[in-house]
Parts: sequence; C-alpha cells; structure tokens
Amino acid sequence: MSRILTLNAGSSSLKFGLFDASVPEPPLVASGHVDSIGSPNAGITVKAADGAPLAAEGPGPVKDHADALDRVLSLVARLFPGAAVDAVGHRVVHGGPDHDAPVALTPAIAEDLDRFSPFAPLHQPHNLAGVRAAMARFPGAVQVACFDTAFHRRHPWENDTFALPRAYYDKGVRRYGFHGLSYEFIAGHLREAAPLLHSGRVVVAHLGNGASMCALLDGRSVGSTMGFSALDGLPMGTRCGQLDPGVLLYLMDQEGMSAAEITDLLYRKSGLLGLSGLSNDMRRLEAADTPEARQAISYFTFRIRRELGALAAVLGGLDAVVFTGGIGENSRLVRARVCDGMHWIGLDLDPDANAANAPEISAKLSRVRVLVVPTDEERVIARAAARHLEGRPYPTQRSLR
Ligand SMILES: Nc1ncnc2c1ncn2[C@@H]1O[C@H](COP(=O)(O)OP(=O)(O)O)[C@@H](O)[C@H]1O
Ligand SMILES: CC(=O)OP(=O)(O)O
Ligand SMILES: [Mg+2]
Repeated sequence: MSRILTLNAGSSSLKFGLFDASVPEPPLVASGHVDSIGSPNAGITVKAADGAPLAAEGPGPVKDHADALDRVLSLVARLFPGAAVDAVGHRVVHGGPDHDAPVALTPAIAEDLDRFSPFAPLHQPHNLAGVRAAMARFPGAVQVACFDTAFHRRHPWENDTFALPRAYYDKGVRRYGFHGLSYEFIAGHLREAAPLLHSGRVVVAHLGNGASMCALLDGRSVGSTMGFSALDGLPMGTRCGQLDPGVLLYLMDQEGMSAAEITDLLYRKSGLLGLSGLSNDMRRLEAADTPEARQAISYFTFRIRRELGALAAVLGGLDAVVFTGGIGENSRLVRARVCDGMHWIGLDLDPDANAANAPEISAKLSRVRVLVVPTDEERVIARAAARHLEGRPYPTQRSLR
C-alpha cells in the first residue's frame, strides 16, 4: 500500500501523520505526536484515523528532537511493517525569499535551506535533520518541503519590510511570518465550513509553544505578528516576542553578551518560562497559580489583545477570531482572558461554550464570531506531497525575490 509520511517538528513537539497516497485527497491512516520534548515528562502517542489508540509511551524523558525522530521512525516501522512510503512531506519553517510553494527536495536544496537555521534555531535544524533521516530511510521516496513562510509571501509590502536601508530588504532582511501551514489549513477550513467568514476579515491566533497571529482577508495573509525570525510578535513558551532593538544594544554594550549568549537568552530562556521562572508549559502555569505564573499569563494575553486590535486595524474591521494551536485549542483561561473586555470591537464570549471547548464560543448576539478550530498542519503537508506524487506540484512565483 502506497503511503505518505508527514513530519512536523515544532519547538516542543514532533507530530507525524501516515496517509494513504492512492487518492488525490489523501485519507489519514494514523497520526501521532511526541510532546514536551526535552522535559522528563515527554509522551508519545499514536492513534488510528478514528482516534483508536495504537501506541503510547511515557511520561518519560525524550532527550531532544533527534531522539524523538528516531523513536517516531521506529514506531512507524513497527506499527506499519508493510507500508511503502512513496513520499515524505516535511514542515520546514523557513523558506526565505525564494520559496512561496512546496518543493521536491534535492540534497542541494536541503543544504541551501540550512542558510536559514540561524533565524529559526528551534526548528530549522530539526526540520532538516528530519529530511536527512527520511532520505536515508526512504531512499526511493520523494521528499517534499512545505514552508511556514510560503503562505505569507504575497502579503503587502508594508508588512514585508522593516524601515532599514533598502539594501537589507534586497539581501532578504524581511518580515516573513511563520505558522503558514496552520493558517493555510484554517483558511481552507473556513472556505468549506463558513464561506462568508472566509471572504471576510479574520484574525487567527495560533497559540502553541510558538505563537503568532495572522490577519486573513479573503483567505489570504495580509499581516502577521512574526517577522524575520521566529522570535518576533507574541511572547512564546521560551521566546521573548517583540522586543525593543535597543535592548539588544544594551545586552551587547553594557552586559558584554555575545551573539550566542543573546540567542540562548531570547530563544530558550525568555517568554513564559523567563517571566514565570517556572515553565514554558501553559498547563503548568495555570496549575501553579504563583504571582509570577499569573503575571506570565497576563503578559501573554495582554500582547494577544494588543495584536488583535492592531490586526483588526490592518483588516479595516473584524468579522471573526479563530483560536488554534495547543494553547488556543485547549486553554479556556487564555481564550477568556483574550476576549475579556472586547465588547468595544463587537466581540462577546459565551462563557459556557468556552468552558465546554465548543467549536464556536462567541455569544449568540456577538457581531464578531469566535471559533476554536484544531489545526492540522499534517493535512496541508500531505496534500502537497500527494500533488507531487501525481505530478501536479503547486506553481511557484520565483519573481518574488
Ligand atoms: N489543556 C491544555 N491547557 C492549556 N495549555 C495546553 C493544554 N494542552 C496543551 N497546551 C499547551 O500547548 C503547548 C503546545 O502547543 P503545540 O501547538 O502542540 O506546540 P508546538 O508549538 O511545539 O507545535 C504546550 O506547551 C502547552 O502549554
Ligand atoms: C514557527 C513556530 O514557532 O513553530 P511552533 O509553534 O511549532 O514552535
Ligand atoms: Mg507547532
């Protein structure tokens, strides 16, 4: 049986999917994820398409992404011994200025993508390690890279640039935006489930260990909170989010910190972890209820509200907000805190629907609808891989450079 395998390395997770490759909209066969990578309480679960559990390991340590990948590939081989993997679809977070669509990887393209590892150090190296491991394990399969940045490549120039001398823009110092596979899935979901909203003004809040927001107009990205690297915008599990560049000058000049030390500070020690002094995991912060944990959550939700106002201004109004990602899909507290006091923009929450994790959590009379939509980046990756297998890759616009 011909199969597509998808690999999606997030900053704290490795998600994968196995799809039947024999039809154009590939049906899911099984999916799984490793969560809390790097913690002593990581877990691995695999389930069939109908949700039936197939395997579970942990809680226990999963040292790093390489360990997670090894275990996932062994589990797939053990659970599906006869599966012929014809395509492996990879989430690759940074595609730079050239990639505005999925691409079939050659070793040379994969090597070139390593240029962007410094701008997404919690992701790109793991994404490319997945590519190398899959090339070795499935040498006959087409390897398709699907970029987080691609969905945003046609956003307006004002959202693409920084106010630096133009030479830097030409060198690729631009606002790329990330989580594009998730936003593409949500846009597709709206097109099917709520066509009127799809053609309207929607802000999607992808809140996971990495977090960003995207303004969708007619299903296309017109603005996002993440920029050149996966650091900008909202605070995240361990990342600082938006920061006055003057702070960087201070850290270099007054504190004598090296680039490597600043990288470690901003990517691994800041955000919810840095503010709480406790954890990057929203579940732990909600349970801990220390003043620092409460402040970390307050800063997180304050920044989301601030960006919601800003993106609504970009859109010229607001018809819907969509929550997604591990926190957006599961944290009633965060959703309630984000929506609290948003009546001025026409948004009223239904507290019972929110507490029940319902798919629509806005009050009946709320002008702005509020939806909770589980994202499915694997589905978007599988579709792209299927098109490559069918010999119908997505067209690209190389003129974007
Ligand atoms: N029930 C829950 N309540 C609150 N937060 C949750 C819950 N389940 C998951 N999360 C949060 O989701 C985050 C992971 O989101 P996810 O999107 O899977 O991660 P990644 O960004 O690594 O892809 C965890 O760090 C955790 O804080
Ligand atoms: C780009 C990014 O932050 O991804 P994730 O949320 O999966 O860590
Ligand atoms: Mg993710």
